[in-house]
Amino acid sequence: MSEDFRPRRSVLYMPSSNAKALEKAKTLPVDAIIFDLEDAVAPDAKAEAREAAAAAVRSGEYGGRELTIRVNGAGTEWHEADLAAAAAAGPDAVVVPKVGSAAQVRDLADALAAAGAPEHTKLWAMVETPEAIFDARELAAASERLTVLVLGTNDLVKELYAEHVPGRAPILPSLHTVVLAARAAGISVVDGVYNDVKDLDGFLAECEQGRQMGFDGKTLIHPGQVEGANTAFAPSEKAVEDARGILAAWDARTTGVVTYNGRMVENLHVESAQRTLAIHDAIGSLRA
Ligand SMILES: CC(C)(COP(=O)(O)OP(=O)(O)OC[C@H]1O[C@@H](n2cnc3c(N)ncnc32)[C@H](O)[C@@H]1OP(=O)(O)O)[C@@H](O)C(=O)NCCC(=O)NCCSC(=O)C[C@H](O)C(=O)O
Ligand SMILES: [Mg+2]
Repeated sequence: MSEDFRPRRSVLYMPSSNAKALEKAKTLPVDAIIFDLEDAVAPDAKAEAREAAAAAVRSGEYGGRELTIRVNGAGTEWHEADLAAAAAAGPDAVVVPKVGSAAQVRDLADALAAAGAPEHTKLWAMVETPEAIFDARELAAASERLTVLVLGTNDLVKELYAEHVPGRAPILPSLHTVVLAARAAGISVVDGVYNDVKDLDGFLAECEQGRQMGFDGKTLIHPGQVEGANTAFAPSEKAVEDARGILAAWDARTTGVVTYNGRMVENLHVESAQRTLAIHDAIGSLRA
């Protein structure tokens, strides 16, 4: 199992048909961008959005941000042209919505290779249907090209006939299942969006919950959500200080178990502390 510490605290969607948003994103401290061709783009704007997304990826104007293109789903009239254009542009990843099975992941990886996508163009699968939740473990491990699972909580709530409520009780089993699947496969996992762009408190509570559950970050829909996600999904100063303290206590040990601030420290805590510091360093080197 390999782990990739590329920070994905803030993953911002934007309609690729929105020239203002494409421009604005160059100035935002987001870890990743999803140039959307799917839900945020009207049918009559799909072709223009496809060209704009490919041009944005090729522009070299987005600094070190991870750039991805969300294509329309398999089976739609736009899917093949989207995939071909994305493969040719060579973003960091192609995001595919409503992926339903491990077999579909393999088909998508084959299709990207057949379209000539460069090796560095990975596949991100959106998990947002009951089928995908039930197949999550196999789906997450289906291809080396698949590096990230992205929750689509709007579609999931719709498919379940559930409701969006504070605390997200109706979808917690699904969220946990997807985090488990990603961790078992050693890949990243990013939480769904918070729809009310004016409710910062509700958004921050959901970020906190997502981090506690193990998500690497959150998908976002508005610039006002970026800072909160970056803070929530970065190790806090206290977490970094504790991680350093744990490693120092461990290095100075004379037995197999030591304590740090009165708490037991074993090898597993040392591994967690090393991971915290690796994430902290990766975030630090983003804007260095
Ligand atoms: C939600 C919005 C429609 C709100 O837009 P708007 O009214 O323009 O917001 P503001 O006036 O507050 O915008 C201020 C400035 O910020 C820019 N902006 C806004 N949104 C973005 C963005 N996403 N990326 C970059 N820049 C953005 C505005 O242009 C203003 O710029 P300036 O005037 O120069 O200061 C809008 O935020 C929006 O369209 N958001 C994205 C919606 C989207 O992508 N939806 C699809 C993805 S969500 C999804 O599908 C999830 C999943 O599949 C599921 O099932 O859950
Ligand atoms: Mg969706």
